[in-house]
Amino acid sequence: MEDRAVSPIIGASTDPIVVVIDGPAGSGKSSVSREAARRLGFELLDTGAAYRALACFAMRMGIDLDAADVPEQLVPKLDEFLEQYAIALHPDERWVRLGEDDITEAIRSTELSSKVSAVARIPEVRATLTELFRTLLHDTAAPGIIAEGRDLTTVVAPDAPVRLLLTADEAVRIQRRSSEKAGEAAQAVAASVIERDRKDQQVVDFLNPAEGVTLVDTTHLNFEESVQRTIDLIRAARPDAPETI
Ligand SMILES: Nc1ncnc2c1ncn2[C@@H]1O[C@H](COP(=O)(O)OP(=O)(O)OP(=O)(O)O)[C@@H](O)[C@H]1O
Ligand SMILES: Nc1ccn([C@@H]2O[C@H](COP(=O)(O)O)[C@@H](O)[C@H]2O)c(=O)n1
Repeated sequence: MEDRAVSPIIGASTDPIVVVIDGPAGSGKSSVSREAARRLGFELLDTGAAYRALACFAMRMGIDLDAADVPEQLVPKLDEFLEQYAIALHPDERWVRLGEDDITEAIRSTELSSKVSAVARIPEVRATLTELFRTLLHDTAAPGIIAEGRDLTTVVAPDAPVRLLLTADEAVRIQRRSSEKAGEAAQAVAASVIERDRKDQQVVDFLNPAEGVTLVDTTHLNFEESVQRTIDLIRAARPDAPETI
């Protein structure tokens, strides 16, 4: 990615509206954020895709993500990764690339999902990707941008005007994920959601809302209700948000 200057996100009314959403696996962050962004005419930044793409990049370089020396092997390659990484920010587009390679589907595999936490726990990786996300948020050309992940409300953009923690009971999240992965054994899907959350929780707290962060529990909300609640909260914080389409 092109190297651009980073400056703090400021919530003044003439600035693009920055919305950040965190939450555990399967809580609906990506799908709800995408639909809310689509309706508001905002951009969408899927931050998990960058961590997934980096895990994919590491595996392609022959780095064993189960080994103890992952930081020593991967950190010197971060600039090379940034040069190759690209992601769609328009909510109607859905692609992730490493150079010329489209890795949109590859980064969603069960194997890669089980390895990504090994990359995400490296402090230098988090610092590098945080800078990248701040730059993308700052440089948005849309009236607003919704970014979703694990540490957006607390680390990447703690000063964003709209900060939400989207969650749902674990059993509900597993059920939602299982419905998507119809070909996979329900127990394996459940184990993968639980294990990834357990590892990710060691690095960042995305189960408890930080001060000023609004909790949105979607356990008893359907998808449409979750999207509407998200848009209502954005509008409550920023009445100047565009009309939905
Ligand atoms: N409120 C809801 N009611 C029913 N299904 C939902 C709801 N929100 C999301 N879903 C569905 O749950 C599944 C998981 O959602 P999604 O992929 O957006 O979660 P996520 O939080 O981004 O997960 P991950 O962090 O693992 O990428 C999707 O199939 C989505 O359509
Ligand atoms: N802000 C973030 C976003 C993601 N991660 C790590 O990436 C993994 C994949 O995220 P998805 O949202 O695509 O499921 C996730 O399990 C985390 O390890 C992160 O650390 N911080």
